[in-house]
Amino acid sequence: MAASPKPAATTPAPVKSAATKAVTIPTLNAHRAAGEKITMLTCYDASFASLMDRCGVEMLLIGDSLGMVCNGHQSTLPVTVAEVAYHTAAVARGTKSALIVADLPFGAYGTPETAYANAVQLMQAGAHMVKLEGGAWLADTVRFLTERAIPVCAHLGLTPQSVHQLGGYKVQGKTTESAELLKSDALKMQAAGASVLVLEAIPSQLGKEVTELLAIPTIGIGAGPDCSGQVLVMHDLLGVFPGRKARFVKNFMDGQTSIDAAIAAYVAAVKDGSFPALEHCF
Ligand SMILES: Nc1nc(=O)c2c([nH]1)NC[C@@H]1CN(c3ccc(C(=O)N[C@@H](CCC(=O)O)C(=O)O)cc3)CN21
Ligand SMILES: CC(C)C(=O)C(=O)O
Ligand SMILES: [Mg+2]
Repeated sequence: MAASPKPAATTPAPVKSAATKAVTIPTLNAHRAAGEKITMLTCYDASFASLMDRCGVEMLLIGDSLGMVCNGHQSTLPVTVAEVAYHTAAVARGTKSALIVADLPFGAYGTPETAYANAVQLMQAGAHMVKLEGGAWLADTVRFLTERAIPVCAHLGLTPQSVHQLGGYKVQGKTTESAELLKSDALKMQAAGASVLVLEAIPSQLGKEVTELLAIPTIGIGAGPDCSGQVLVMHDLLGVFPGRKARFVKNFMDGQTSIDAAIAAYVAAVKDGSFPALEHCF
């Protein structure tokens, strides 16, 4: 039997199109709960921000990778808070929906107080969340920020700001001990109030285990297909970074005739689980 037609509402409900609805922390949690993969890309300017936003990329990261991909440095260490803030403001002007995450660069979060002062700069530039690299030693800092209304994304595994301590950009968490330490760090970040966790260059099995261990969404870059979402550096996705290509990188321009199509293909591949494939994983 056909249902009787609904009576016309006197006040129509506002139309919320996917393109204009803001992505928030509850959105990310709902995606995780529903098993819908979260899409994230790095972004450094307003034009690309607008394009990514229209393609439905849910999170835009003003990564300190900007020092390497925009400015040609050999590492992320020379990047300053002022530089990240400048690019964050540009990205914020270009977006309508995406959740904007800004990296706290090297040297910007040595104490909870300095982390707070620098995170305020990034939030006032337009970030909705800040990201910092490291585990247990940062628990007090993460608590300090989240208690003061600054959402935090933690970053574990290959933490590029520690490149000189790690001895290069190497896969992390390969031994039982280092895998257990990473899990304990992940739990500490969550307990301290982190809303999201980025996992970089770790074995897929560890990415899966950390994701299952936590309640917050995980975003992987070389951390396997079982994270709650994926992130890539936009220059890698477009095949324009001249440096050495990490295993987790896929050039989404292959087979495409426009940047829009490449970004749309990335979003589709993350959503349908075809990226990352085995060849992109450790
Ligand atoms: N363009 C760009 N893409 C990135 O992903 C990125 C940056 N820049 N700059 C900051 C860091 C540096 N990153 C890197 C750089 C290289 C590898 C890399 O080549 N890794 C080896 C692992 C070798 C091993 O331990 O087995 C690989 O084969 O992928 C990984 C991450 C990630 N971040
Ligand atoms: C690689 C991502 C996660 C990052 O931190 C950056 O782009 O700086
Ligand atoms: Mg970074």
